[in-house]
Amino acid sequence: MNDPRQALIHASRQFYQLGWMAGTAGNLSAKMPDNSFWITASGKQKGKLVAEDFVRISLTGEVLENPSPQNKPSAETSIHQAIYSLFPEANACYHVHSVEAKLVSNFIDHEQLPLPPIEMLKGLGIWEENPKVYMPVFENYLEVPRIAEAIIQRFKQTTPDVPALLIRNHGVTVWASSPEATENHVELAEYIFRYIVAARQAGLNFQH
Ligand SMILES: CSC[C@@H](O)[C@@H](O)C(=O)COP(=O)(O)O
Ligand SMILES: [Zn+2]
Repeated sequence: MNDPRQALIHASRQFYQLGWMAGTAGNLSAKMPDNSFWITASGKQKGKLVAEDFVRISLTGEVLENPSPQNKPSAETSIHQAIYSLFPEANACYHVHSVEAKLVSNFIDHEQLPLPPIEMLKGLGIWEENPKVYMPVFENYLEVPRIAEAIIQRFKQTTPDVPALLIRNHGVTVWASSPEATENHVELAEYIFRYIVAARQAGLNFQH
């Protein structure tokens, strides 16, 4: 995979238009062949990113390339680092802030969100009949490295059912082997969140 910034700019514009990256919310990253990754610089308006709005970081967190001196890496870079260190097959990692993701994170008070047994789960790698799978949920600490550390500690013990995690009252983070697959994963995760909100409004209950 060569410079992924155009794919990140495209995804960001899509997510902005869908209301999932309102203002400066969310951050996107994708790896280069040398395992470094381009990540959105902090505080950029996500509807109009350009190639200079990214910083290239090593897997250990050093800034390797910064096209614009005032750029700082995303405040949530440590979460992307955690995902790349836990899942070497991940080549992109996207984090967005939808209304529905925040709502569903309040439907449970524990660490796992039960996912509805719907066909769309196949897109997240679940090929079972009536699957009983969960999305991991993490607390939204003010210090982002604390969230990253919680992710590392939990996922070192237990592999998540799906390549996605939810931060309570914050948003979803997904990963996959390419920017295109990661964009699909965001769309599927957000579809599932909308379904959960609609199911609740309709009085349906699918707790496992
Ligand atoms: C709109 S504020 C959101 C931020 O606090 C954060 O959660 C976020 O997703 C974007 O942070 P950023 O540093 O621009 O990557
Ligand atoms: Zn965020």
